[in-house]
Amino acid sequence: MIVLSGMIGAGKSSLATLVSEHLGTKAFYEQVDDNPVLPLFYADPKKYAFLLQIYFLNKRFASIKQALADDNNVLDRSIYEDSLFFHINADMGRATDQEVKVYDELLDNMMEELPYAAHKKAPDLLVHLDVSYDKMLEHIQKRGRSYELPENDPSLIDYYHNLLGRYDQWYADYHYSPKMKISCDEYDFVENEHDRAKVLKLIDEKLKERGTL
Ligand SMILES: Nc1ncnc2c1ncn2[C@@H]1O[C@H](COP(=O)(O)OP(=O)(O)OP(=O)(O)O)[C@@H](O)[C@H]1O
Ligand SMILES: Nc1nc(=O)c2ncn([C@H]3C[C@H](O)[C@@H](CO)O3)c2[nH]1
Repeated sequence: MIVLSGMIGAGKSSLATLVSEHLGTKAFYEQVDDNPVLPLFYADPKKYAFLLQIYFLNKRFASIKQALADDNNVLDRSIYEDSLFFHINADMGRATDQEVKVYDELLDNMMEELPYAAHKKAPDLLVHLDVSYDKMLEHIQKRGRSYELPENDPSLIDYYHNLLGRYDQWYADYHYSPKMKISCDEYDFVENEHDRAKVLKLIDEKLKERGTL
């Protein structure tokens, strides 16, 4: 299983499609447009942060179990980032200490079940998409989900800076599998064919090193 990570709008879903098509495997996407809790969360984060987190955790767990069924399936966000998102929201006063405790214990408990689900626990490779604030905003604006647009809710600027500011440390601390970073400011794998080929080649090389290609 290949897992992608990175900020909102970095390009994970786009790259998940490209990589899975390239390898002839399946992509598993985060549930967004048909997620009933996401718009509630953006409208009232304090009220819905915990519910959204449980929603994502449940869906992510189901996707991981399916993705582990064959080699080199691609997951468009890691379960490890869900926890990062929640802790940042908690630090912003959107979850109580008790909610954080329940979430952390539930996550630990669920992670212990993963090896039994498919005899292995960690992804084969993490591909992290690094993105600047400006580039991320460009993507968010291009996609146009109204609840993600800072012009509709200026408090999102702080939220996005908080998330982005914690990702470097999150990536440095990630130790569950081999990992690699791709800069979305340097490589435009959506619109530029040459960049796309280069990014796919970098991922192929890493998978060969790992022995899974
Ligand atoms: N390199 C790129 N060049 C141009 N547009 C891009 C690029 N990468 C992503 N986009 C566009 O930015 C938007 C967000 O991309 P995508 O949905 O793949 O991001 P994501 O990381 O999966 O986001 P989220 O975390 O919110 O699910 C889409 O409209 C996509 O077409
Ligand atoms: N609060 C919160 N916790 C998560 O674990 C999480 N994972 C994704 N998201 C939000 C970001 C995008 O708007 C949208 C698509 O990634 O969903 C999250 N929000």
